[in-house]
Amino acid sequence: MTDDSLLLDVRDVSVTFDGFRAINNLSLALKPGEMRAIVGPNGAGKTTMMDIITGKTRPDTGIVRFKGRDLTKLDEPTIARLGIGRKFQKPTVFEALTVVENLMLSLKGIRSPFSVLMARPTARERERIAHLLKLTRLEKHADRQAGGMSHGQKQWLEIGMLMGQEPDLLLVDEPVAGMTDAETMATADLLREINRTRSVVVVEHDMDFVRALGVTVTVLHEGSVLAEGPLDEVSADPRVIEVYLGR
Ligand SMILES: Nc1ncnc2c1ncn2[C@@H]1O[C@H](COP(=O)(O)OP(=O)(O)OP(=O)(O)O)[C@@H](O)[C@H]1O
Repeated sequence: MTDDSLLLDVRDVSVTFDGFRAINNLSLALKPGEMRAIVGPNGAGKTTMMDIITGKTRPDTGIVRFKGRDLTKLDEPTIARLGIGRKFQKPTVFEALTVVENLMLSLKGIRSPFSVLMARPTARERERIAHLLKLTRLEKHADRQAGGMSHGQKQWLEIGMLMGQEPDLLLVDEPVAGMTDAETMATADLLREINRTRSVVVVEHDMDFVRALGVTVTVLHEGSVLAEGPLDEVSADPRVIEVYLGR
């Protein structure tokens, strides 16, 4: 049985690498429009879970559905086209290009990279770029080379590039690692703004950031869901305390 009212339905999924069960009967359900924070100690299976959703890793058993479609037989580009965008931990912007050029390249649509750099943007493209610059608060940096920006600005640019693809669901891996406290809080604001129109799954260790998001938290441990609920509730759960402190 699957629930078609869910945006993302990961059910009883297991993955074994060389006899080691990295994901063990994991279930995760996301409603349309929801943002979820995923936390868990190193090796809990957070990255592997993202790999399963994006088609990079195939589950041995279980169900993975997005908008009612079975993802387990689709390849990564097809899953991306269905509306799942992923941001990896390290920023991978085009350092030699400007902020605007990076955003132009990211736009969902018909342009080839060559035409982006050679031709003038259309009115519609200019409108979309202006929206992304405003969203990421990079308006003042529009014509700067991406390589010269701070780590935090590069992360925001890449989140803007992800939004250029217009995904329904954004998967964001440890966005605030290496950021200052102010950048961390600005990133929480950015994701909350994005969540007004998109669903988001964000993996993050930084608890101040997770608190600022104010969303349901799923705690992973040894490839399974250990606890799920508001941050205050899960962080008071003795099993969660044991996992984080008892080693
Ligand atoms: N391709 C692979 N081959 C073998 N083992 C793997 C592979 N990928 C992940 N693992 C193992 O699976 C477990 C889960 O790893 P995963 O990277 O998903 O955890 P994580 O929660 O993302 O950890 P971290 O917070 O350190 O990024 C770990 O024990 C890891 O060593």
